[in-house]
Amino acid sequence: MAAEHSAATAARQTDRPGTGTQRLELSSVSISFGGIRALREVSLTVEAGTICGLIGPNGAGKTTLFNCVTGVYQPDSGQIRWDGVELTALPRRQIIKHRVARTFQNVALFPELDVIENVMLGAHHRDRAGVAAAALRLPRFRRQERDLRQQAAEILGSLGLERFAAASPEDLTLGTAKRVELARALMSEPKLLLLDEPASGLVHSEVRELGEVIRTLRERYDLTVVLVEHHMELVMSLADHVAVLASGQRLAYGPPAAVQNDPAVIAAYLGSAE
Ligand SMILES: Nc1ncnc2c1ncn2[C@@H]1O[C@H](COP(=O)(O)OP(=O)(O)OP(=O)(O)O)[C@@H](O)[C@H]1O
Repeated sequence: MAAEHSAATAARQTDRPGTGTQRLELSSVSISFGGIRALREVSLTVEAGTICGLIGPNGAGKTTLFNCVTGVYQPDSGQIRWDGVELTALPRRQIIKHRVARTFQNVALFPELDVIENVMLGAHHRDRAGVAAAALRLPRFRRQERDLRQQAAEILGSLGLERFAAASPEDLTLGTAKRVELARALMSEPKLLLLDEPASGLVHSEVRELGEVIRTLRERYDLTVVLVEHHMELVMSLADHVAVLASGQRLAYGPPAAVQNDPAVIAAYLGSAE
């Protein structure tokens, strides 16, 4: 009886989405736009709790890869699995529910909302009280709003941003605005966080701080992170592994030092600089 019970439990756990290891696995992912082959049979595994740097010259396919993982684009072929779940066929909203979040290259905060309200928006997919309740300002909506506000305040605190809670996004430096975006992404309670060029436009001291922030967040929220970045110092100091894309193909993958000295990688970068 006990054996039957444990077999049934094991079967349920295997069937239930989101109970695999929190590993991101891309296998042979390809996508083309007209004649442009943006990703060509890209395979990549990012282990749970690690930071993977994703680098490559402009147009290499890095953002496209993020767009495929988050359901913005459907790959033409190949599979993407996260936490034991096949993401490839899922709509974006479902993918967020599997605790995948991202930030974007360009900061997109709503200027008519203050900072904490912008952060609260990150929880929109768990809007249990619903729009109608919000319109009628029912008690359950007010309760949910209070809880979300408290959670947003905690996340702002973990990013050292509590003093900006009531500020307008228009009054923030780029470095602070980018951290607010990060806070908004964390509001969806992700386990996989995709960061698209978080250091672009930041001054040197902000980049150093950002590195520390990402490291701290990984520990605190138990995150697996993929970091697209052109800032080599940041990637090389932060990433456990680095993947290099060039013209849609995976050119190299390994520990930062090995990738940095890989002749194929050096050639790809020199080629793109010419
Ligand atoms: N929606 C689209 N329609 C047409 N072409 C696209 C689309 N999205 C991406 N591409 C093309 O796919 C290729 C890869 O673009 P992608 O933005 O993924 O590169 P990237 O590595 O992120 O570049 P960057 O470092 O400049 O941000 C480029 O040639 C780009 O023009």
